[in-house]
Amino acid sequence: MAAERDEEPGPGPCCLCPGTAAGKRGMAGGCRCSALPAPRQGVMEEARRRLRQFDVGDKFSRLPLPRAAVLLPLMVRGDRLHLLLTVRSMQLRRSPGEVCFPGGKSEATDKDDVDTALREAKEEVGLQPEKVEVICRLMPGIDKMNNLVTPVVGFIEDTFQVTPNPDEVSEVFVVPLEYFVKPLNYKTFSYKTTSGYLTRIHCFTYDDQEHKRSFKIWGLTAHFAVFLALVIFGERPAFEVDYDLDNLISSSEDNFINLYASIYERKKSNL
Ligand SMILES: CC(C)(COP(=O)(O)O)[C@@H](O)C(=O)NCCC(=O)NCCSC(=O)CC(=O)O
Ligand SMILES: Nc1ncnc2c1ncn2[C@@H]1O[C@H](COP(=O)(O)O)[C@@H](OP(=O)(O)O)[C@H]1O
Ligand SMILES: [Mg+2]
Repeated sequence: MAAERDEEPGPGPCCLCPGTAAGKRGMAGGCRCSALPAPRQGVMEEARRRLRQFDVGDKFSRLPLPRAAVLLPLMVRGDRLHLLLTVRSMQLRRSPGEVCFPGGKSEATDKDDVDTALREAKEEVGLQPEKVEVICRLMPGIDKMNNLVTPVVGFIEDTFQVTPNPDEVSEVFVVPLEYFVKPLNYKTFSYKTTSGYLTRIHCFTYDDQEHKRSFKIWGLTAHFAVFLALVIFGERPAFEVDYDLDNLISSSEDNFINLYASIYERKKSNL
């Protein structure tokens, strides 16, 4: 899969380096931390480089849809990238028991989607915003309530001790990022949204050795995890995806625009 843009960003501060502008907004530059072992630095630096090519920034911030944001928390364990995920509490009105990323709806006090994702991650799993090295915002998705959901990607420390808020989160677990391109247990199905948009749903079952149990990751959450893995690994996955893998940036944007247009058209016809 060829990258469409290839700018080499300069190095910058890292959330893991004591004494640097740790985790500050917009400070997601290359890591200067000589304390980290070389393979780990390499993995993180390559991921940063690729992710920055896919940063959408504020591009979709003016679309007239209610907003939400999720944090895609990446960490390096044993020189491999992993993603942290949560299981929603059974008490929640919406999507109880489903696997999702830390996140939620935008509030009036949030400056932008990065603020929303970091605020929600703090509320839900006790992750302090300054412990996150924010890298980029990826192409948004639209959930079943027609919220525009922006995935914010950030590095967190692998030593992070979660404190799940039991009102919102019942479990927290981590999955190797490669699982979202080379899964052991995967199913897919087609789904037509209420606006008539035909989409592919990915459904992963992940057997977590640490928790001795299986988690089902599907729908919007799986959509974001797959896209993240495609961006970072630049490899063809073991299953079909709705992207042109040689033009991942433009095809992901086309998919989003088509989905958005289907909702917009339906809204107009209901007026
Ligand atoms: C981030 C949300 C969209 C809003 O957060 P909040 O409910 O206010 O805490 C969150 O609801 C979310 O991440 N939803 C997706 C959960 C998910 O992926 N469930 C699995 C399948 S159902 C699905 O993907 C369709 C959907 O929920 O829109
Ligand atoms: N029973 C419950 N206890 C605590 N919080 C709840 C809840 N039901 C919903 N919420 C939270 O209230 C907000 C709105 O929920 P809903 O969409 O179901 O109306 C969501 O927060 P966030 O968006 O901050 O994550 C959700 O997590
Ligand atoms: Mg939430």
